[in-house]
Amino acid sequence: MYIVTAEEMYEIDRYAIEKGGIEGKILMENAGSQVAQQLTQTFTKREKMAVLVGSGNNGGDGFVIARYLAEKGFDVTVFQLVADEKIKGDAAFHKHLWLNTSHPLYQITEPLELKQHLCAYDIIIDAILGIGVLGEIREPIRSFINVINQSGLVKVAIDIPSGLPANEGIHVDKAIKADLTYIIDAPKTTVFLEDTSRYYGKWQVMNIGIPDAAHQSCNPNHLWRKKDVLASFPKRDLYAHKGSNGKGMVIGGQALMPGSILLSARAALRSGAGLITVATVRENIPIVASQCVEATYHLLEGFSGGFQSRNREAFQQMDAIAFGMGIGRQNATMLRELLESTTCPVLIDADGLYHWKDLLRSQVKRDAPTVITPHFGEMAMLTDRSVAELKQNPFSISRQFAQQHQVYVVLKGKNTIITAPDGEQIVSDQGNAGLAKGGTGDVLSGILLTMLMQHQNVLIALANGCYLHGTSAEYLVEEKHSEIDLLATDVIEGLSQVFRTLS
Ligand SMILES: NC(=O)C1=CN([C@@H]2O[C@H](COP(=O)(O)OP(=O)(O)OC[C@H]3O[C@@H](n4cnc5c(N)ncnc54)[C@H](O)[C@@H]3O)[C@@H](O)[C@H]2O)[C@H](O)CC1
Ligand SMILES: [K+]
Repeated sequence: MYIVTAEEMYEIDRYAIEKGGIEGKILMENAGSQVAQQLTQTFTKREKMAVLVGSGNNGGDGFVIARYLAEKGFDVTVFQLVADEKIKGDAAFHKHLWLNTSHPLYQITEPLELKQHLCAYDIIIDAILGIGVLGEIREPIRSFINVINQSGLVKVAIDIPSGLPANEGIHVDKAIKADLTYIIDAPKTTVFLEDTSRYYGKWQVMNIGIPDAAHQSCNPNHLWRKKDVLASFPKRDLYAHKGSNGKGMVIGGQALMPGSILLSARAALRSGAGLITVATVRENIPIVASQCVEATYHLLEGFSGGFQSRNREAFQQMDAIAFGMGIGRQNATMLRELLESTTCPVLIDADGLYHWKDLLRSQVKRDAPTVITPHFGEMAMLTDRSVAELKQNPFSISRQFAQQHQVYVVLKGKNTIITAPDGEQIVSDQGNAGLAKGGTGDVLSGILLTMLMQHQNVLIALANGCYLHGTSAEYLVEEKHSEIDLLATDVIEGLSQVFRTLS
């Protein structure tokens, strides 16, 4: 599935119309009929529906929806919230078809008038503003939105809740707080931001027959779904041996932090790694080894004095390495040597990100892929921005940072944004609030490590890993646990069920 900005959606539309030969009127017909079909399955004929239309093509969708609902025998009324002359083009065409049905059309100019009318209805279909909204919401639409939000009725938005911008980085001035949004063709960027996602309520995407070539013409971001994982997940060879499933290493764990490295190692093994070596300090080895007997161990002696040649030899045998879980904030020299002496992917997480930030000021000689996996706080530290700024612009800040430093960025959150050094982006929206706990990041690092060992395409490996992590939490909360009691160790055990659905 694609994720689009407003500009990309218009470009996709233009391509579908000009090169695909589908008329705009037909796209509008498809959009309206698809939404109406969903509405007839979700609501009953006992519920009275008020379709509120604005001046643009979003309003045009509203006229089509109303026509289909009326044809199916639903009790539906259209309220036009703008002057007649403002309705033009395809929207005017579909308004004409609505008028031909001889059902009523009320034109409303005053907010109080709308309020009085709405008392007689159960459901509001919001087709006032779509992705064409610009700047501050003007009167009287502004007051209409207030009336709608205060109505207490069920609010169903078409494409986007009216007033909400489609793109990130725009302050939300005034917008409808929908219970449900039927998104036309592809989710818009604001579906995935903390502050704006709440306006959508539940959402569902309507396919309106836009050819895939139209989407590919503007190379939009992707939302990673099970079908993408199924299409890209490496198949196990019948004659596979531990060597062919990849060798990986987790480096971390100070004396007082054995848990992080243990979680990463166990998660990497549960994700199908052939061999995992835990590189940690002497005090941790007996603790970690007692709970992870499948791993081998490497004594990290270079902690206080930099890197030793026996460390370097061990690192060079690996297919991928994860660094930083529970490692503490000192000794940045080790990371530089690790990055410069290895040709496999290196993933940097947790305290390792603080070491890496120190390296940003100097040149690190490295050709192989580097992956960083910050949460919002760590990304704010790395980019010298506030968390608030980052939450408003996570896509553009991640992209700019990944391109500038030529790294893969996994920005962890409810919606995890994965960015490649060339700017390509994938969102993983799996998971739940049960993951908002200590240790789940260490588990993700372990899963990603194994994915990196087994897939040539780093971006896809990372997207698959995020899917596994989030889906494990979803299954566990559906069947066994709750978001309250779910622990990072449970997420490791839940992986078995996710893998069974992939084979
Ligand atoms: N995606 C598709 O393939 C299709 C989408 N459809 C629908 O079309 C809208 C986008 O239509 P557009 O006409 O470009 O924009 P709007 O409907 O949002 O209307 C713009 C209109 O609104 C007024 N306006 C803009 N800003 C403000 C403001 N701040 N305050 C008050 N009023 C404002 C102004 O008059 C503008 O001209 C998309 O979302 C889909 O719903 C097609 O139906 C099918 C194909
Ligand atoms: K809308």
